[in-house]
Amino acid sequence: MSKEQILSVTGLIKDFGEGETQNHVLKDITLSMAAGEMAALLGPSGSGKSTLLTILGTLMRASGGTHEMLGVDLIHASEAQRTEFRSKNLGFVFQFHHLLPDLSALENVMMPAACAAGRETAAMRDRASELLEAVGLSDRRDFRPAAMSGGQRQRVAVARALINNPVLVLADEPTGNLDRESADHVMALIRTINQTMGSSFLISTHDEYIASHCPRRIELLDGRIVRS
Ligand SMILES: Nc1ncnc2c1ncn2[C@@H]1O[C@H](COP(=O)(O)OP(=O)(O)OP(=O)(O)O)[C@@H](O)[C@H]1O
Repeated sequence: MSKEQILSVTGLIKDFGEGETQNHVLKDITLSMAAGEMAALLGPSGSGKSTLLTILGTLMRASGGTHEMLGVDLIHASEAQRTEFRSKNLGFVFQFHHLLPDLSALENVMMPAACAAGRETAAMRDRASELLEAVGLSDRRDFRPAAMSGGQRQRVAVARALINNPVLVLADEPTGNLDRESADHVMALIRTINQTMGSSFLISTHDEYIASHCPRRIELLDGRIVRS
């Protein structure tokens, strides 16, 4: 039996600007993802990877087409519905870790859950501890970001993306700021988490080697999917 489909996008377009200066950045994107998939989103600089991830992450709306996730029509949903959907179902990892400098690793990992609930709970703390263990950083739980290496900070960012048990994690060049060895470690870790916890991952990169860690590859060129 085929795996449950979690994401379906058809004929999606994104334009910036108007009139003569209009820029057609995404053109007729059709894409679906199944539960538990891990895919690389490959393409040269300017091909539209970040724009597509930002739309799939409900941080920006498409200009046209359809965008459904878990049966929810995200093109026509209200901003409040999109925000609630995002905090329940999506996780994010960015090129730069964006950890809060005055918080410990554990507190950073807890932050999205504490923000969503409006308070911290013992269960959140336990879950954050488990996630730090999963990314191999139990011994760094009380360290602030400045006391960790780039790779360690990015592993904390991966743990933070998982705190709300997202169905899909969107990662925009998550290893773009790391040396090859640290990048390898982060990608191997993401693959293990993908296999053990079941969250799907869509990871943008322009690096073939990084993409080779992913069982599926989706290639963008000039705003169109040329291979999926
Ligand atoms: N807010 C915006 N307004 C106008 N044009 C934009 C905006 N955001 C992105 N673009 C344009 O959309 C195109 C795709 O940009 P995008 O950042 O999605 O590409 P990318 O594949 O992620 O590139 P990179 O690998 O360099 O990050 C570029 O030509 C960019 O200038």
